[in-house]
Amino acid sequence: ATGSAPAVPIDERFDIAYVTPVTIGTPPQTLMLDFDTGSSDLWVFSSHMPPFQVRGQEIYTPDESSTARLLEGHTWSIMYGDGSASRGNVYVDTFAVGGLTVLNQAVQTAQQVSASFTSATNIDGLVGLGFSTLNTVRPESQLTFFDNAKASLDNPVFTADLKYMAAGTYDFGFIDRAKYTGEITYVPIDPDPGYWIFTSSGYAVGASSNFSATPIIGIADTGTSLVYLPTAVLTAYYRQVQGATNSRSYGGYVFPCDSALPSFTFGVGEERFTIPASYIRYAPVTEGSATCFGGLQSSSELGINIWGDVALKAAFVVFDSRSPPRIGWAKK
Ligand SMILES: CSC[C@H](NC(=O)[C@H](Cc1ccccc1)OC(=O)N1CCC(N)CC1)C(=O)N[C@@H](CC1CCCCC1)[C@@H](O)Cn1ccccc1=O
Repeated sequence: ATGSAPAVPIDERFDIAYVTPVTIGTPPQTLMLDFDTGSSDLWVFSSHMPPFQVRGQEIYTPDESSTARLLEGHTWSIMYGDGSASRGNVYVDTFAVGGLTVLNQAVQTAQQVSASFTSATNIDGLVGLGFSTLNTVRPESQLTFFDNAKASLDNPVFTADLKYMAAGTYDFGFIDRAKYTGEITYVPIDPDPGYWIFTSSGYAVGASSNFSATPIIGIADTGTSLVYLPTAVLTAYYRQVQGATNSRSYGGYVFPCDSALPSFTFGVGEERFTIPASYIRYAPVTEGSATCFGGLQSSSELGINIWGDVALKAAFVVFDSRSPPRIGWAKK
């Protein structure tokens, strides 16, 4: 089996996050979920939440699904890197995305979500695409939809073709030759503790002229908007940007929106990928401001480097969960 589904930006002005239509239950209930390679819980806004915590999101109502079954005594609770959080109980139901159907998928129904989820009106929940070891359901942790689907997939892979201010695609079970050019460069993944961790071979500010071959260990994370890298890399980049400052009040590097920005190149093995300046001129700090927030930010508070959507948009990425798992990057 194979599947293919769109990854649609939730905001038409900046790529804050991407959502993908899925159906849950019988008859099918359609929700738009954020597919996140940085986590491994499939959770949804649900009829079990206090109504004031729902602000326009679609909800899953298990009582209206003839195939829903409560997973007695199971609960979950998750906190993300940006401090957002959610928790609730667990059902098993039919889950479908892009033509792929998984029977008896653990669907984690929210009973409480943090304010940032309530205000993210276009995200109805998440689909974790990390390794199932990260799943927070207790007393028995649950498998991701990808792990449940894997045996029936033509190949144990999924690919991300995210796009700048446009809908991209997540493919499951196959690698679409039409979505990339040249060859795919694969590098090993460390599946412990459960993210898609790989080592980039280095970086260059601007095109790959002055490439600095320093290994950068980081995660490929579709659920994170920006790129978070070591301070040394950030200062090397923003040194080239007129008026750039690391603003405590805005919580990161900002610069005048009309400043000239260099591109940013990162290495995967011998291959070089360039993030265009337009992706790094991320967004005005507030509506209409002449100060822009950078798409490259410091990872020093996170303790982990993150190649988020700003980097993933610059490539076609293969998440290959054969043994040993690996990640592939190709130009497009
Ligand atoms: C550097 S971890 C920060 C990152 N959250 C972001 O990237 C949010 C995404 C977002 C988008 C729309 C509405 C609300 C939030 O967006 C910003 O934080 N932005 C964008 C807007 C900018 N102006 C400021 C910076 C993050 O926790 N991701 C997790 C998945 C997210 C959670 C929030 C909802 C969307 C999916 C996750 O993969 C991060 N993870 C990765 C590894 C280990 C643990 C962990 O937890």
